[in-house]
Amino acid sequence: MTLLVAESVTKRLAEGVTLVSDIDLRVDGGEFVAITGPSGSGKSSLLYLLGLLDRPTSGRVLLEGQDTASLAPPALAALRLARLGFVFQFHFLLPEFSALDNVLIPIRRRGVLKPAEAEARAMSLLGALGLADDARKLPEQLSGGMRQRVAIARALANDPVLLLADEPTGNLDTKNAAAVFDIFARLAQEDGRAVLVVTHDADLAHRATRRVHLVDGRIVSDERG
Ligand SMILES: Nc1ncnc2c1ncn2[C@@H]1O[C@H](COP(=O)(O)OP(=O)(O)OP(=O)(O)O)[C@@H](O)[C@H]1O
Repeated sequence: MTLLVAESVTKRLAEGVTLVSDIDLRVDGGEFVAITGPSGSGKSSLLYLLGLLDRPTSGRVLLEGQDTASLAPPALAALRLARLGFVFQFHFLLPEFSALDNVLIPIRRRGVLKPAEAEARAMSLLGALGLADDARKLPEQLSGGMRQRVAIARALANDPVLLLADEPTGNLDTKNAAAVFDIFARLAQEDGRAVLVVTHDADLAHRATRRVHLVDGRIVSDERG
């Protein structure tokens, strides 16, 4: 099933700088897509556009068939909270909250689950990421790899159809980076989500099922396998 469509997406800044040009992309559930390219090629800009954190100056982005161009900021925020999950290079966990409470924040903000259900869901996500015994710990008590796994659990809190990650392994060693990519592969394959990951690491990109390569803000290759 097609989850995400970008049609001729272009982003230009007022100063005449073009971040991405004429991006056409279709992503199905179950795909694990690495967005690769040299520094400054527009990878993060494209991820922000596809993640509805930024709007194109022309072209459009459809999520689950819905054209997002006409949505006002509150509707876009609600859509992101319900359907998308984000992971960044820095974990952005709240330092004074436990791993469990960090994962509970987006669940509570969405407000669909009762408190006991919310906690059970957060615990189950942490358990699936190998953190069952660490749920009550503060971020400072966890290793870098563990913190990033908490950030992934938080991104999954509301069961998103699309997970977007911007250099999520940039602060991790090789072993933890590979573990994060294995988690993404599993999330796409077993849960039918789409996972989009920006990386400049070619070895890690080969763990994805598809590689979209950008140069100067344009897709120059789109390779599966
Ligand atoms: N708000 C902005 N104003 C001016 N230039 C910008 C802005 N945002 C991005 N750029 C420039 O646009 C280009 C694309 O940036 P982007 O961060 O998307 O690339 P990237 O491929 O993710 O790079 P990196 O791998 O270094 O993170 C870069 O040359 C960047 O400096």
